[in-house]
Amino acid sequence: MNFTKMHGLGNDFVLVCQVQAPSQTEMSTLARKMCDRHLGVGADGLVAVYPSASADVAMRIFNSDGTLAEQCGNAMRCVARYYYERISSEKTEFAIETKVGVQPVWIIEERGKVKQVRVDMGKPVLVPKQIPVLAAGELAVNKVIRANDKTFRFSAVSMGNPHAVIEVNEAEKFPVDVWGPLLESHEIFPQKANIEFVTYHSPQEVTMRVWERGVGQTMACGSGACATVVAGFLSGRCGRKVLVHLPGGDLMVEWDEQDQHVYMTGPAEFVFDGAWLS
Ligand SMILES: N[C@H](CCC[C@H](N)C(=O)O)C(=O)O
Repeated sequence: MNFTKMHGLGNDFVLVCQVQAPSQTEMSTLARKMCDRHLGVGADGLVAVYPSASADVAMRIFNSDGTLAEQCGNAMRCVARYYYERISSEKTEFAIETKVGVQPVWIIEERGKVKQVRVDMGKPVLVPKQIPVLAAGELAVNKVIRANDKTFRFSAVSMGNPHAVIEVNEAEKFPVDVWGPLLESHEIFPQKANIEFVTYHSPQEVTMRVWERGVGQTMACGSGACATVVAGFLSGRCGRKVLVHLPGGDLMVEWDEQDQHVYMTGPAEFVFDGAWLS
C-alpha cells in the first residue's frame, strides 16, 4: 500500500489514499502500526483520504494510539495540499468532508507554489455538555481543575474535538510531559481532552504547547491553536486575530465576529512517498 508522509508545523501524518471510506477497525490497527516511530513509518496520526458525496474530498484522522478523532487542523491543511497537487488542481478553493462536517479550504500560492493553506475550522462549541466537560454553567471558562494536588485554571472549547486551555507563566518551559497525561484523562473530560498550555503575550500574540489526546506532546496542534484563541478571547486574554507560536512554527488564527467561524492559516509540507510492506 502506497502512502505519503506530510506535516503541518512538525505535526506529522501518514496519508493513505483510498477508493472508499475506510473500516474504522482496520484503520485503527493500521494507525498504531504505521505511526510507531521504531517499527513503522513514524507519525502523530494516520489520515485516510477518499472520495466524498458531499464535498470535493473526504478525510478521517486516526491518532497514533488508533483512536478516531473528530477534527485535525494540521491534517486538514496537509489533505488540502495533497488534494490540490495530487488529485485536482482545478480550484484553489474547495471543501473537505470531515467527521464533523464539510469544511472550506483555500490554497494560497506564491510564485506558482503552495505557500499556505487557510481552513474554515467552523464554529467553536462552548456548551459544556457538548464539548464534553463536566462543568457547571453555560460556558466552561476560567474553571478549576485539580491533578496531583496542583490546581490549574482552564477554559474548555471544542473545535469538533475537545480542548482544555490552561494559562501558564512560561509555556516554553512548562513540563508538558508531566501534567499533560494527567489532565488528558482527567475524569471531568468524559471523552478525554487535548491540553494546551499557553502564555498570552499581547492581544495579538500567544505561545502554545500541547499534549494531544491519543498522541502525546506534539510540535503543533491546529485545532488546539483555534481553541486557544477562542478561550483567550472569552477570558479577555487576547483578541479575535492572533498569531499563535508553536514549537513547530506559527499559525494565524481568526475567530470571525460576523460568522463566528474560526479560520486557521498555515503551511503544509510533503516529506516523502513510500510503500507499506507490513
Ligand atoms: N489528537 C487530536 C486530533 C489531532 C488534532 C491536531 N493534530 C490538530 O492539528 O488539530 C484529538 O484526539 O482530538
